[in-house]
Amino acid sequence: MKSCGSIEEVRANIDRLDREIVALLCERHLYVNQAASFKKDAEAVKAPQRVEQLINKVRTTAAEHGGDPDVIEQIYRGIVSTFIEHELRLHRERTREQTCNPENE
Ligand SMILES: C=C(O[C@@H]1C=C(C(=O)O)C=C[C@H]1O)C(=O)O
Repeated sequence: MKSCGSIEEVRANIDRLDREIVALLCERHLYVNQAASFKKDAEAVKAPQRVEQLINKVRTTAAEHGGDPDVIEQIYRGIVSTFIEHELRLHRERTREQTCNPENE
């Protein structure tokens, strides 16, 4: 990280990083969607053990980068709970499609 001489320079760097972060979040979302197709029920989607494992990993990664593990944990809890909410909605829609489709009878 370089030291900036103006707010414009700071914002240009934040904007540059946001483009990378959003691209990575979009790629992450595609994998989360794939995970959903391997899950049978809402409990599997919530996967609390996996979430805690993942939080521990990102806390360690934050510390390795000289970051604040508490801040990164808070950000990640938001990301993961948003994805879980989205996945649960997809799961409910899929279950509804299966139970309402006469071809499944
Ligand atoms: C990707 C998995 O589960 C998903 C992981 C999520 C995440 O990391 O954002 C969100 C929803 C979970 O259902 C998994 O169990 O490996």
